[in-house]
Amino acid sequence: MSLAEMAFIIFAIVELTFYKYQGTGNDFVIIDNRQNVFFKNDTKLVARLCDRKYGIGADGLILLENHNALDFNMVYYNADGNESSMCGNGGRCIVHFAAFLGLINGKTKFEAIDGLHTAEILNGEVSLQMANVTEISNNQNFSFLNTGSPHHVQMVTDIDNFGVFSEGKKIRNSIYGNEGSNVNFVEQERNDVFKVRTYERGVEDETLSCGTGVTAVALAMFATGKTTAKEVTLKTPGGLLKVSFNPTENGYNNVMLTGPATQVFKGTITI
Ligand SMILES: N[C@H](CCC[C@H](N)C(=O)O)C(=O)O
Repeated sequence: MSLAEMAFIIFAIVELTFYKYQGTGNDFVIIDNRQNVFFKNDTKLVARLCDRKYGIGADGLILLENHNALDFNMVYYNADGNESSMCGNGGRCIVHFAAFLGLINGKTKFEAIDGLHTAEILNGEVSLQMANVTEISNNQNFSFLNTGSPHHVQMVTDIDNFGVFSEGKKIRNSIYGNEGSNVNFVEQERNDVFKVRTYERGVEDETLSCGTGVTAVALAMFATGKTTAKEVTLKTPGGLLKVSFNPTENGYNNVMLTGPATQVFKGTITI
C-alpha cells in the first residue's frame, strides 16, 4: 500500500465526510463509500451517527458503493444501527446523490438489498421503480405486504390526532414476531388522495414519511377497492409523494415512487 493510500485510510478513519439528505422529511446520512473505508459492521457507530443528540441525526444511514455492472450499490441501515431492508425515500435520495457526484446523468440502474432498481430525475423530483409486489394479505381491518420492506396498513379516522407512536409500537411488536414490521395508518381524502402516518421499524418512532410505506398504502388501497386510481397521491407529514402502478394477474409491476429529494448539507465528523 502506498504512503498516500495509507494516509488516505488514516484520514478516512479520523475524519468522515458525509452528506445529509431528506426526502419528504425522512432523513439520512449518506456516505460515498466507493473507497470502501466505512466500518460497515460497526452497529454502534452507525447508531451514533444517526443519534439526534450525540451524532449527526437521521432516520437512517446509506452507503453508496461501487457495483461491477450497474451505476452503484446501495446499502441501508436503520437508525438503530442495523442493516435493513429497502428504503424508498433513501433510494430517491441516493439517486440525487449519484447525480450530484456526476456518476449518472438523469437516469440510473442500481442495486439494493431487494434487487435492481431503475430511477429517473425529472423536474427536480426523483422517480424510483420499486420492487414488484405479488402478495397482499388483506385481513378484516388491515393489510400486510412487502414493498422492499414489510408494511402493515390500517385505515383510521381523524388521522391527525391518532396515536401513531403508541398504536404503531404495539402493532410492530405484537403480531409480527422478531422481524417486526413498519406500521402505516391511513385516512382517505378523495378517490386518489390519502393521508398517511408511519411508525417505522428500526427507527422505533414515527417518521415524517416512509417511501416503501406509502407504496404499500397505495397498493393496499387499490387491492381493497378503496380506490380505482392507478396513480395516487399520499399526503405525509413530511410532504407529498406519488405512487403509480400496473395491476397484473399476479400482483403489481411498474411500481413507481415519485417525490422530492434534497441535499441539506455536507459535513465531516471525527469517528
Ligand atoms: N425502516 C424500514 C426501512 C426504511 C423504510 C423507509 N425509510 C422508506 O422510505 O422506505 C424497515 O426497517 O423496514
